[in-house]
Amino acid sequence: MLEVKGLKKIFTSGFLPRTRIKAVDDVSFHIEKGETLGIVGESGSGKSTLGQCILRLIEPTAGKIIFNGIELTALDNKALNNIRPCMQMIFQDPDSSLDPKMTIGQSIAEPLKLKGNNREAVKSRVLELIRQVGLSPEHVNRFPYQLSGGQNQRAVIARALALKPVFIVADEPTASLDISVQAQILNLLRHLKEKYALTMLFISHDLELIKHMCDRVAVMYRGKIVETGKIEDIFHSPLHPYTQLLLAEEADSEVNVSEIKKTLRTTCPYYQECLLRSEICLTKTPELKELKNQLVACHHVLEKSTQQPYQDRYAGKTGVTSDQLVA
Ligand SMILES: Nc1ncnc2c1ncn2[C@@H]1O[C@H](COP(=O)(O)OP(=O)(O)OP(=O)(O)O)[C@@H](O)[C@H]1O
Repeated sequence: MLEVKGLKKIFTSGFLPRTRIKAVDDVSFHIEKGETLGIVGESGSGKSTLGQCILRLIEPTAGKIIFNGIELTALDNKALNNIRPCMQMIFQDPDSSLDPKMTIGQSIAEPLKLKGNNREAVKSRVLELIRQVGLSPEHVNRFPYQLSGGQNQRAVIARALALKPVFIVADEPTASLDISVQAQILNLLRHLKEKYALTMLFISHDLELIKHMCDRVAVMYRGKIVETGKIEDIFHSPLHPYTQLLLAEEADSEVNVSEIKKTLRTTCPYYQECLLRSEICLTKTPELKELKNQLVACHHVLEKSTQQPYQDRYAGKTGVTSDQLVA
């Protein structure tokens, strides 16, 4: 369904000196039809940029995106607009996704009208979508400020589904909602995904959400994928030291992984924080390679055949016992 090859996005800003930020750095992966791939990583690791590059809401600097056999990165705007209805994005904040001057019904109707549907067809489809996302007809004529955050996010989902997409990028779709509403929206997404056999890229910094929503996960660090594999494999036996630390952080909230020291750039993006680093990490960029059931980019993990279980390695650092981590 979707193949991403060597994707890069470099942002430049300022004058003399110009700053270059490698937000996405040579990322490759695929997503099968009907599958949900999670992208996890801390703030600034490039998750949102990756999601937006895939839909070409941001132009990638290099690389290829192939969707159902069509190379999106080679399309002009007209051809891209023809394909856009098949691919939709759900953003984190429903308030900035919905036009405050439009009613919920008008927002959901907008893509249908742009596609040339007549008035009656638009009206009945809007009502159908409203029902599918768990809103009621009385919400159609309300403005976003007259609904709760969760209801607005339901409306955003309804609009995203209006043109019957097959691929959805959901970028932290519950991050701005109350905890009590988050589960409802996640369950709605899961239900709709199954009902319409949607393929999904699900972006989150929260491993628990990724576990709940995804079939596979790719772990991003400083613009690169450092490890990818099935949910059960990554959660049971993470190979990359950064994945291990993320999981250890989940087990012990006192470890703050996001305290990243930002200065040193080396060949391995995780070098500065890594407990296992050595000479080779400074001289040779680790590439994603197959090990056990995962793909992992770490010289140490790949070169050492016998691994100390990650729980033991991190137990000292996090102050919890390996038994607690396994539990
Ligand atoms: N338009 C832009 N111009 C310059 N730099 C940008 C731009 N957008 C993002 N960046 C930078 O690119 C890097 C990746 O940002 P991105 O928003 O993709 O990360 P993220 O993992 O989604 O973070 P978060 O979880 O906080 O949303 C960051 O260093 C960010 O500051």
